[in-house]
Order: sequence, then structure tokens, then C-alpha cells
Amino acid sequence: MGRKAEYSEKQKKGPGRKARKQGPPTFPKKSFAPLEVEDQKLSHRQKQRLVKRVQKKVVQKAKLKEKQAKGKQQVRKQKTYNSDSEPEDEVKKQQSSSDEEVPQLVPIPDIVKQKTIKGFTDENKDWLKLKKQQKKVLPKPEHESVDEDNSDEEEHSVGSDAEEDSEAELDSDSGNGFEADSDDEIEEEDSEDDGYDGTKVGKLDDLSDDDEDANSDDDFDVSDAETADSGENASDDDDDDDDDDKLPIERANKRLKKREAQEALLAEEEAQMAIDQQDVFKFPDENDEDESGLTLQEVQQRIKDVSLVLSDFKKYRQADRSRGEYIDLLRRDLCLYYSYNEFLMGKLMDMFPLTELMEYLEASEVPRPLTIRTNTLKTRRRDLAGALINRGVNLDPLGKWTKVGLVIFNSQVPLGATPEYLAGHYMIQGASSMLPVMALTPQEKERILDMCSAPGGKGSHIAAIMKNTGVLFANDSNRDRCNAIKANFHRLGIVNAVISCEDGTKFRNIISGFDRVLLDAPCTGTGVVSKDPSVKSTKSEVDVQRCYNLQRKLLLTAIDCTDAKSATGGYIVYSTCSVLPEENEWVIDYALKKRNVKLVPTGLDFGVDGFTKFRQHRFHPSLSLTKRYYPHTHNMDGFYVAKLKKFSNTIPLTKEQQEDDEKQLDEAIPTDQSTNVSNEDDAGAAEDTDKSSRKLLGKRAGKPNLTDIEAELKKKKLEQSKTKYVAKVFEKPIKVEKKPKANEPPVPPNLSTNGIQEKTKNIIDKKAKLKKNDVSALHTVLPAAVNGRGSNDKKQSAPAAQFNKKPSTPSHQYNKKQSTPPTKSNKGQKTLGAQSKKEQPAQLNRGQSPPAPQPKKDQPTPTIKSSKKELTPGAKSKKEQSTPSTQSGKTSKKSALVPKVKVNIDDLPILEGKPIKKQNLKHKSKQIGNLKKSKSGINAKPQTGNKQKFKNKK
Ligand SMILES: C[S@@+](CC[C@H](N)C(=O)[O-])C[C@H]1O[C@@H](n2cnc3c(N)ncnc32)[C@H](O)[C@@H]1O
Repeated sequence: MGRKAEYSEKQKKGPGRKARKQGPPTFPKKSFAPLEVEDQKLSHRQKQRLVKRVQKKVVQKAKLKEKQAKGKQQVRKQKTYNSDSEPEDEVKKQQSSSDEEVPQLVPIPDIVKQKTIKGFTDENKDWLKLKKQQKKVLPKPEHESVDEDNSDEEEHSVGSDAEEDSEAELDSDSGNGFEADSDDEIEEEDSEDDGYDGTKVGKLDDLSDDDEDANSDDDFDVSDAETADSGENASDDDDDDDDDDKLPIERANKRLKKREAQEALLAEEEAQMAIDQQDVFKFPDENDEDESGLTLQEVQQRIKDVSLVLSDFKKYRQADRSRGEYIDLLRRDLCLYYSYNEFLMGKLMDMFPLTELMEYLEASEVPRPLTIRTNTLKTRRRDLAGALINRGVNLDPLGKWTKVGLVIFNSQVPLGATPEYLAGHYMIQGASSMLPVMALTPQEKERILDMCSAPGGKGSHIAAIMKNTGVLFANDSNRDRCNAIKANFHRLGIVNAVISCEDGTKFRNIISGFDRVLLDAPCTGTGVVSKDPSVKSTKSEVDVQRCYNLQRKLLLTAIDCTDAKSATGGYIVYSTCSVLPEENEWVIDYALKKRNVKLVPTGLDFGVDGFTKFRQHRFHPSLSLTKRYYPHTHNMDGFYVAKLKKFSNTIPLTKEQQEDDEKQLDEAIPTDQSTNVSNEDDAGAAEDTDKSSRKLLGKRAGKPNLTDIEAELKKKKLEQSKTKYVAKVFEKPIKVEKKPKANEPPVPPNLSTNGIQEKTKNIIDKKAKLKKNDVSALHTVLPAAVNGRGSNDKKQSAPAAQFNKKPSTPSHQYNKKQSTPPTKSNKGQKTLGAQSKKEQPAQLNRGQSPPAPQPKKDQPTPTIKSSKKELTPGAKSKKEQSTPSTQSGKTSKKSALVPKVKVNIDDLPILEGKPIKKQNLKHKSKQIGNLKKSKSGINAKPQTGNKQKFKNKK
């Protein structure tokens, strides 16, 4: 029958050398467990080791138990603090899980490599080590060195029958289904040896549980010693097992961390106790005069303290102090610390919760990042960025929300003077300024109005999106700022724009039917405090009132200028750089009530929703569609954007209602206050207010309307300024203050006689005629004014008029002033009045326009000529009359006694007070020169001539 077939499978040889090379070794602990099962397969040596190991294990476990029993109580205490101290099983688990990491953490020392080169020549030389030296190394106290050397030795011992052993282990592995390869098994063997040899191994040798147990025996001693040394409590014992596989430095580190954690915990407890126990914050005494001597740090500390009290008022309050008192104190301190006025700080405190307020205030102290907008009419952002980077500008795209914005981190060149800037490749513009235009979503070929456009940042953005098609109307009421629009549009290559300089509130009478309107309204600028810190201390309630009234007027006009039936648009975007609800939500809420518009989403996917309520006020719920931007949340200036859609061109109000609205806006009184006024005052007073407000409207057309409060304030200011003015410059004339009866125009004292008044009137008439450039009339007029009182009249009445109107300084106002008085009186003035009437639709702007001052400029030239020709003969009489004028109505007799020169010098201060005209000044300085000469007795004759010239000229 032959021999029986041998079916028992041959032992698997396992992966060959090539396979061994692959992958890093892994050492799951279980792969070493089922040794009993595979007992028969163990080599003799292995069996010996196993026996040893089991013996040692028993001894070591007994020791361990003993130790644990001792330190149990202390360990428990420490467990709460020490997350690392865990039961033995867990420790083992941890160790086994950390096993895999160990080989990576501990590199094979060079010594080992050298040794392996000696002992082994195959690919295993890297990890197989000679065992010979083991005995020499064992006595070494240092764990690390022992570890290293040990490993070498044991590797060597394993290495001697590496192939066999590994194969045996692999078999066992395959039987258990674990993944360890032959290398792992060999390592395991080595580690076991280490354990038995009682050496501390810090790397591969620690991988098995048995080894840990074995090693822990020695380690206990060591760690005990260490614990004793460091004075640490017994809780460390728990970690000893865990620590076994760690280097001393790691163990020290662990202890340090533990200690730190404990200390932190204690500190926290202490702080909490201090808070709980402290007699919190002592409210400063009102009579305490140390207040003024507080340092900034002390103020800051007090802000913190009061904030703490307010955060848990019941707990920390001082019994006799109300919340209001704390809030007041906080407001004062915040004002002091951040340099705000109380009004604005109060507004901000109303808007933000305390913590957010602090963030807002802090953020407002820091300037926002510098940003630029690519002008897509001329370049692409990528190209621009490249060009600027080449110039040493460090930049980045501004954000995902914009395709044209770049943020500048730093620059070696001034960004307002690079060739790219000059070529119009970009506009320096705040990030927030791009938002309203994005919300407007301009379309090509549309008709768009930018109602308050200067200096043209947003306007030029609109034009760029329109790709220079359609028409952009860029309007601003300020002529100087209009020039800035012009300059920017030129630079940026905008060719589809019409720039106008009109009062926005009147724009509906000029042109309407726009597809879209952007109203970037004038505001208090409370959102741009970091740019203009003066806002913090200068803005008052009056400013806010004035702004929001103007804003409401402008918004209604913007809506009226929009065509609801526009095929592509019918949208209005309203924006401000203010964070105050009065200038934002209130304005929109007002427009929602007064016009056929509704709020639509802005299309901006970030920003805080607008308020639907603010303190006791409630707004239309759709106001949540509007967006707010803050420096502390969006790292951009405080800003507000709302988008309205006009759904009907009809105005849902009767004409009367509209007029009422207009009136109301012109009165510029917030509803609450107006009711107060009407309640408090009688009907007559109310009427008066009405009239005055209408007056204001007339005078101030095109300018922000004044509230009653504002008017009052202005009055006060005016009076103050008068006093100042009088004291400093016009002491003499004002002293004379013999004001004519109420209805009469003020007449200077020296002209108080009827005849002189008549002559004055005549002069005014004639001069009005002169403005018609009637030179022939001039020659007839001037002889009539020969006595020069006309000029004196002007001298004194002009300043009077001037300081009455002085507080409103802008040039357009000045021009207006010039045109206003003539309308009140005679014919010549009527002509002027007619002129000004013609110009009225754009009063502000026209007022600013150069033609208005021209007649005055022209005036002196012919006067001088004529004075030369015709006035010289009457010089004497002039002197006689003009002299007393300076002596404030005293008799001509006295004046006759006064030396001529002195009189004229006395006149000089009056000249100083006149409106500054360059021409006048020139002549005056000449005159002064001459007069001084004459005073010194030189050239007496020409002096009179000069003086007359001077007077006539005036
Ligand atoms: C916030 S700025 C406009 C900034 C501009 N949109 C930009 O992006 O460059 C407000 C402008 O409104 C102008 N303004 C003030 N009152 C106005 C009025 N009644 N009509 C038209 N413009 C007015 C101011 O001259 C100022 O230039």
C-alpha cells in the first residue's frame, strides 16, 4: 500500500525577508498572551524564560498588592486631582495602547547601530542587537543606558536563532489571528528577557504586560525614592506603572504638570473665595474730592469693579446704592477712560450689553485695516495686487465677500502716490464703503443717482460695475467736495457720469425716474470713531437730531426720485457710517410709513441684523432685513445698510399731509420733544415756533434744519460770540450801541441824523445800480456820497451784519448773506433779490458759486477812479464828517480840534473787523503806512488825499 500520506501541514515559514522589511513593527499586547497554547512549540530557552517570568510575576504581584494597600488611602485623595492615576487594568490598557507609539518616539541609538553592524550583516542588522554585553550592563543604575544596552544584548540573543524564533512566534500569531509580524515577536522575546533581568527598558522592551509587571518591581523602588525625594505624596504610586515606560525627564515633566494643575486649581478657588468674600467695590463718596486725581489705571480698575457689580447686582451691590448710580458712575468712568462725551457714551450704553460695549469701545480705539478697491474699469485685482507687491506692498484679498477689495498690511510706498494709484487702478476706500454699492447691485445701462456722492468713492464703484454704460448722476451739495468727485472720476476713467452740485432734498424737482438711487447720507460719523476721534467728544444730541431730520428728508426725496416701474430696478439703498439707531432704523421706519416702499434683503451675507426694537421704541419687523456692521465684530467701520424697493410711484399721502410732513421735518424736532413743547407752551408760543422754523427753512434752505434746541443753542452761541467779538475787536462801536428803534435798520451813531441816513440810503441805491455794471451811474452816484459817510456807514454796518451771521461761516452762507439784505429794501436791491430768486432752486450751491461775489470785487475799482477824479475837491468836508464818527456822535467842533492823523488811526480797528477782502486789506495797509508817515509829520498834504481815497474806496 505504500506509505501513508503525511497530511499534517507544514509549519508556515511566514513572510520572507522582503516582507520583514515592510512596515514598522506593531506590538499589540495580546499577541503575546496565548503562550500556554503554543507551549509545545516553544524552544527550550523560551520555556525557561517563561518559567522564570511566571515566578517573577507572582513575586512582583505580591509586592505590588502590598504597596497598593499601603498607599491606597492617599491615592484616593489624589485621584481627584490626578487624572493620570488609574486602576492597574486601565494603566495596562493605556500602556498597551501607547505601545505602538514607543518605537517611533525612541530612535535607535548610534551605538546600537554600530553594534549590530558587528554582529549581524543581514537586513535585520538595524534592529537585532548583540546579547553578549547584557551582563556587563545590568549593574548600571541608569535606566536609559541599561535600556539601550539591554536591548542590544537581547536582540543579539534573539538574533542568534532569529529565524527560528520568529517563525515559531509567527505560527502562534497566525493561530491567534493577531497581526504582529515576526519582528514583533522577536521584540517580545527580548522584552521578556529584559523583564526577567530586572532591567528598566524604555522602549521596545516595555511592550508586553509581563514586562511592565516585571519592570514595575524595580521601578517601584526607584519611584518611591523619587517620590520621597521630591516630597510628593503617595498618589504618584498609582502612576508608577504608567511611568515605568517613561524617561525620567518625562516623569519629572508629568509631576510638574500635576503640580501646576493643583496650583491652578487652588488659585481658582482662592480667586473665587476672594470674590465671594471681598467687600466688593466701595462706591465712591460724592464729596470725595480725590476723583479728579484718579489715574487712568484706577479708572480702569473701577470700570472693572463696577462691571462686576452690575454683572450680579444682587450679590455685589452696596445696599444704599441703586443700579442707576452704578451705571452713572460707569458711564462717567468710561467717558473719562475713552474720552467720550456723556451723551454719546449713554447712547452706546443703550445699544450694547456691557461686555459688548467694552469690546466695541476697545475696537474703536484701533484703526481699521487699510483697504483699497480695484478699479475694474482699468485693471484686474490680480494684476493690481502683483503690481503693488512688486512695489513692496504687503497685501491680501479683503475677503470672500468682495472680488475687488484688497487689504494692505504694510507698504513701503505711500498708497496715495503710487503710479497705479495715479493711473486710477484703485481707490483707497474702507471695506464698509463697498457694502452699500454691493447692496445696490447696479446694472449696466441703467440710470442711477448717487445723491450724496462726494468724494466719489461709492459713485466710482457704481460706475465701474455699470462698466461705464448708462448714466450715473453723482450729486453733492458741497461744491468743494464736488471737485473731489470730479478729480476722482477723471483719475478712475469714469465717462458715464454727470456731476451736479445740488441740495439733495430738492432733487425731485430737478430730475427723477432713476432705476436706482444710492443715498449714502451725511451722518454724525459715530461709526468711524477710530478715523476721527473728535466724534467721541463733539457730537451732541443736537447733531443727531439735525442729522436724522436731514436724513429723513433726503430719503423721502431719494424714494421720490426712483421709478417704481423701472424694468430693472426701482431700488433705493440707504447707508450711513453711524451706529446710532436714530440715524438708521428710525429713518427707514419713517420712510416705510410715508412712502410706498418695502424693505428687501440687502444681499450681503454677513452683518448684524438691524434693530426691530430699541429701548421703548418698536420698529417695523422687516427692519431686521437691514444690516449693521461694527468694528469689534467685523473689523470694519461702524456702518448701516438698508435696501428698499419702491412698489408704487404714488405717494400714499395727500398734499396737505406731505406739507405737514415737510413742515415737521423742517421744524426738525423729534416727535417726543415737539409734543413736550406744545404741551408746555401756549398756542401763541407754538405759533412762534412755527414761524421761526419756517424762517429757518427759508434762510437755511439746503442746510440741515435746526431744531428748537439747536436754534436756542445757536442763539446762545451767537450771543457769546458777539460778546467775544465786541470785547476783542469792536469795543468802540459796540459801546456806542445806540440801536435804532426796533423797526429801523441799525444805523451807526455817527450817521444818526436824518440827513445822513438819507444819504446812506442813496448810496446803497446807487451801489446797487453799480452792480448792474452801470459805470456811468457810478460817476453820478459817487459825488453824492462825497462826504464819505456812506463809506463809514458801510464800515460799521458791515461788521454788525457780519457778526450777527458769523457763526455760520461757510462761503455759501456768506454769499447768501450778501444777497439777503438787499431784498428787504429798495429798488436796486430788488434787482439783486431777483437775481438770488432765480438762483434759489439750488440755493446752497449757487450761493457758493463764484458769480455772487463778483459785483463786490468789481465795485472798488471804479470807486477808486472816481474818488481820484471827483472826490478830492470835497476832501475837507469829508474830514469834518468822518472825524466825529470815530468819536461816537460827539460834536464836529470837538472833532475839529482833534488832529487829523489821530482820528484816522482810531478808525483802524474798525477796518480790522470788516469782512476780509484781499483788495481792501492791500489798500488799508497802504493807508496805514501813509497815515503813520503823516503822523510823523511827513508829507502832510498827500495824506489827506490818501485818506479820502481810502474812504471813498470803502
Ligand atoms: C457720507 S458723505 C458721502 C460719501 C460718498 N458717498 C462716498 O462714498 O465717497 C455725505 C455727503 O453728503 C453731502 N451732503 C450733505 N448734505 C447734503 C444735501 N443736503 N444734499 C446733498 N448732499 C449732501 C456731504 O457734502 C457729504 O459729502
